[in-house]
Amino acid sequence: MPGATTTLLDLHLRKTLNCATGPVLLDIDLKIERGETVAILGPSGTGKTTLLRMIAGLTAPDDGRITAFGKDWFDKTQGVSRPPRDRRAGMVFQDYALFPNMSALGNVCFAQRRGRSRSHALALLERVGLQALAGQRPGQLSGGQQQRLALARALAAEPDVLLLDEPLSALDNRMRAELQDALLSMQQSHPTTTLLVTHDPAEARRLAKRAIVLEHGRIVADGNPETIVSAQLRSPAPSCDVEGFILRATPQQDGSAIYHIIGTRQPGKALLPGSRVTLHAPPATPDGLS
Ligand SMILES: Nc1ncnc2c1ncn2[C@@H]1O[C@H](COP(=O)(O)OP(=O)(O)OP(=O)(O)O)[C@@H](O)[C@H]1O
Repeated sequence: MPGATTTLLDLHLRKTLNCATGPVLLDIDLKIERGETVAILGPSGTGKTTLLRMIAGLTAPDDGRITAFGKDWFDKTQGVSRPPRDRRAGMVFQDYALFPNMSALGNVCFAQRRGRSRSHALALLERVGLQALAGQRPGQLSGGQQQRLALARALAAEPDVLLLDEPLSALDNRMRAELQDALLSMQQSHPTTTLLVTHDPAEARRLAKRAIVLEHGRIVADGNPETIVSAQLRSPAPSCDVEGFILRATPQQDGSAIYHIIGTRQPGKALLPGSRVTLHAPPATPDGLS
């Protein structure tokens, strides 16, 4: 349509966050195009979840405006704040927020648009590998299964904007790769504007064509995920030797690995995504034990 805007979301948002270190102003100006998938990267506690919650209408901004499809979802000066149900934004939370007394199928059916059939809901469960567990309640599912159910439920509502807050974090590698495939193929067949919070650079590169990095409440980088992740890895973020025990090593698709470490010594420096660390194996003892 001539003159039609391709901008789906136009965000100008301010909110003072009560962080452990004191108040931090979350100050976001961002335009997102229709059908775009944007990965949101950044250190813990920098406002990524709060940004998604403000778009969904679950957290009130202190000031600013959210325009979607040219309509105001929020406008502080005009006193406009549409409730979450009127925003057509589907959100997958870190804590899943499933209905505990409904079966997996019930959760998906409840979220579906009027007129959608039970078999449509079953097809969604199949897409996330849960068809055999359709009759189970969330409490009977593992964390990863609940995460997949939360994703199916968000998709069932056929939202205009999909807000994913680390939606694949509780999954093992194989399931994570499968769901990434499913998300990619869904994006190809039904492009849905998506904001994806992730701590996994490989996931950002795989699922998104654009990434933003939030630091101290502000967007400090915006562009191609490949370029942004490489720049982060090259940046002089705090580096230090790490001392402790590796609890878990999770190989990543790009050949790297995520290490979960306990008892680390971080002399005066906070580790951030992009930090360089040096792991030293302790010297072997004379009897070969370490
Ligand atoms: N409604 C609110 N009002 C004020 N501060 C808030 C509000 N909600 C969250 N915060 C604070 O904002 C900070 C950022 O939280 P948020 O969950 O958005 O960060 P995050 O970047 O998503 O972190 P993580 O990567 O660990 O999930 C936290 O210190 C939190 O306590």
